[in-house]
Amino acid sequence: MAKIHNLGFPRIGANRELKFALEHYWQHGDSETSQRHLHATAREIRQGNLEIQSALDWVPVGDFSLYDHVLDTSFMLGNIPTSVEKVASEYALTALDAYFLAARGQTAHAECGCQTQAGEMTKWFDTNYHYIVPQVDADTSFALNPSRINRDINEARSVGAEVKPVILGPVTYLYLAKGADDTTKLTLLPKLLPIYAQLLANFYRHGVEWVQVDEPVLALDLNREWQTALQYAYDYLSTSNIKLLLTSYFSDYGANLSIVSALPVAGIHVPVIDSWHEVNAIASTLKASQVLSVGVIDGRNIWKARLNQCLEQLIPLHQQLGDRLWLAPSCSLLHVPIDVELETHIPSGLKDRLSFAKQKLQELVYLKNALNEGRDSISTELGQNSASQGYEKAQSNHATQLRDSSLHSSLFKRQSTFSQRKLTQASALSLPLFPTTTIGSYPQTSDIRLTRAKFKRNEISEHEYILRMQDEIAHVIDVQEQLGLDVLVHGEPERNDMVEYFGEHLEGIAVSQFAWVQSYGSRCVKPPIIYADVHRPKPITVAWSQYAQSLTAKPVKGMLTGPVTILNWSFVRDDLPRNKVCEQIALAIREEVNDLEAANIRIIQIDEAALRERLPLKKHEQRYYMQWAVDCFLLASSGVKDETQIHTHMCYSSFGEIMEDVARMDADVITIETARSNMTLLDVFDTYAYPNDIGPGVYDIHSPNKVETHDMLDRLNHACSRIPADQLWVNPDCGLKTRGWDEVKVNLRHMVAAAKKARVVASEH
Ligand SMILES: CN1c2c(nc(N)[nH]c2=O)NC[C@@H]1CNc1ccc(C(=O)N[C@@H](CCC(=O)N[C@@H](CCC(=O)N[C@@H](CCC(=O)O)C(=O)O)C(=O)O)C(=O)O)cc1
Ligand SMILES: N[C@@H](CCS)C(=O)O
Ligand SMILES: [Zn+2]
Repeated sequence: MAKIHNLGFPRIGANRELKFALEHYWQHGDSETSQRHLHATAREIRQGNLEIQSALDWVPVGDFSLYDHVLDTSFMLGNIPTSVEKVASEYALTALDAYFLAARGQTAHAECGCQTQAGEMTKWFDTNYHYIVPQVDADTSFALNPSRINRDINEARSVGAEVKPVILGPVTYLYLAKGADDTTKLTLLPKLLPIYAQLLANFYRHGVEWVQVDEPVLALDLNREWQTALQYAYDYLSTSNIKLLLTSYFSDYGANLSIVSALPVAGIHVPVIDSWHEVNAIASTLKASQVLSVGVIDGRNIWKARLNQCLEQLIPLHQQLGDRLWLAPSCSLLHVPIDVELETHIPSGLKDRLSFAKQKLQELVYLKNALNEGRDSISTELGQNSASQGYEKAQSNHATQLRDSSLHSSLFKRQSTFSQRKLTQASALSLPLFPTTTIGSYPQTSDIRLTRAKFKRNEISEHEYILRMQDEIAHVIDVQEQLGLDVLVHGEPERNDMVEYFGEHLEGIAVSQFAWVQSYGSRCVKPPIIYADVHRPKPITVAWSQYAQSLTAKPVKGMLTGPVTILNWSFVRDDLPRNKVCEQIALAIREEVNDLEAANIRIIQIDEAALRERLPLKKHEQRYYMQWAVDCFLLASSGVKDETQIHTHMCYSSFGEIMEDVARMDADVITIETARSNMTLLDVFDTYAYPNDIGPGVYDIHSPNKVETHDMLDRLNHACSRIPADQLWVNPDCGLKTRGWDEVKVNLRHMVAAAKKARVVASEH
């Protein structure tokens, strides 16, 4: 009898209950009620998740997190940053507040004045989820604290669930850690493994049979040292009485396959994606006692599974393995929304094709029933499933496809070289040395969001909505003028999100009402759904930019999201290669860029925050991706005159290996995130002379902390030591939409002051 299980479930709640409880707690942390409310909300979400997953043979526990599962792992292993421990003991913080201090650099008790640097946050592999990076050094020691996961086991048991604790494996934990080189990190493994052994012993005492150990580094190209570390780790842990199910996701095992097949674990999970060959390879070498978990349901996209095709592959496997065949989503369902049934505005033809977390688990039930009881037992469901495929073909817009196929190479190139353009732009714009700017968004206050919500509910007219947004734009322009910034922005008040907004205005893309996916902590996004050919029916941003520019003599940047980012932060149709979908979006953005230029917008920023994010995890696939991704950016951005300055922006990118591709984008100015990672991203400029202008972020916008002028000046000086001063811009790491006005004004005042001091120093040399 085949069995079904899940690797992890979204934790934000179907109505983002966790988000609201967290933000309430952070604002009112001094009140016991808000803490009780936070814990009660979290418990309700966990219980709801257990209920949704009740048809599974094994339910994941320990996957729930108040902020981030990697940070939870650090706390469970007793690896808490020294600065956090120090502040926590000085101010006698509760465990909960120490946890949020590590995550956000601040506790809920603002008046206690305790703060530290927020934990560094980075992308979870190739997803739009961000984790808090563990910090280690040669002296790091570990001590087990399993209270959180024990609580979750007990809770799940009390409702009769068959539990399977989920933990992040020791090798991935160290691999992702920062603060030490690989050799040092590997010397920590012998110290870490006894803690994992204690954890497994703790599970055994709780009567646990199976534990899911996530080692997603197995999706990467691993060198010999890390492969050996995996062998060493799992040899060590094999003496425990617990059965380990080893999982990896987001890509196949590739060159790690033979290592994985030989590990002494009780079960192996294979994320199917395109790797049925790996499923069959592992099945053929599986020991008689081992289980094979097949990640047959796509945990990264929202299309219904092709159940008949899955069964073709699964039936022979089931005949071979019987109850040693387990079925699962390819990865944790953290990366998809919870329930498509909540959606009332998605056209029914499209909605029929969609499957969110809840529906994906139902698909597992269908597959299990078909395997255990025969296909006929689900003949109705199979018929409905087949009927819902193929909608996208009917939706294709032939005209766009024709246009795609005739792209000429001249569309991918600016008219002149960067050095020529730089001269032309210098005389057109007359900017000082170290020009100051911001990344685009200004605080999205609850007033702005409420106004948008009212407009969507038809409670205010479009005319009133526009007037209110214009008021906000006027305010944002005024603040920037007062602060003395050089290149202004309109502040993006009219945008719910930098990607969803464009999804709302482009044809071929649908947006949802409730399909939230966690991005980090309490922050969520609703990725648009690209289901047909994309095109732009009319200008999207031009009127807002024109309005903002009409209020000031300083240049206001036009603000667009780039094609690669729109693609990477959306759910994408699977009947067309991603590069072709991206080209369609690039053509639409190109039209917008050209219209902005025609409306006298002299600087246009095309954000490519997610360019690096979907870089394939395997090195041999990266070149091809970068080639078409950069081409799409060029297609979107190259249609302008020399004097129009093109900016781009990227956040959380580690640029090391993609610097030449970034240079090939040929943006006149790129702003990047560097402050949150303590300027370590700038190391690449020691060995690579980036040719165009660049603004390394001088302060981290993810933390509510205020930053002093001298700290920003230090960072600017650090940048100056690596990059010629006349190439440098001064800006924050990223947009300011998540921040409050008080912090924004203080920090930007300090930023402008830092730039002015740097100008004085430069003029003295
Ligand atoms: C820059 N980043 C982005 C990423 N991905 C994106 N798709 N967008 C990004 O900007 N990835 C990397 C980084 C960091 N990630 C994020 C992700 C999300 C946020 C963020 O601030 N999200 C908001 C939600 C934004 C949104 O869509 N808001 C809507 C709906 C607002 C709402 O809840 N309205 C209420 C009513 C209003 C009220 O009472 O307040 C309702 O409808 O009930 C909107 O503005 O209209 C979040 O809050 O999570 C930041 C960085
Ligand atoms: N222009 C966007 C970029 C975020 S990555 C913003 O400022 O929010
Ligand atoms: Zn950004």
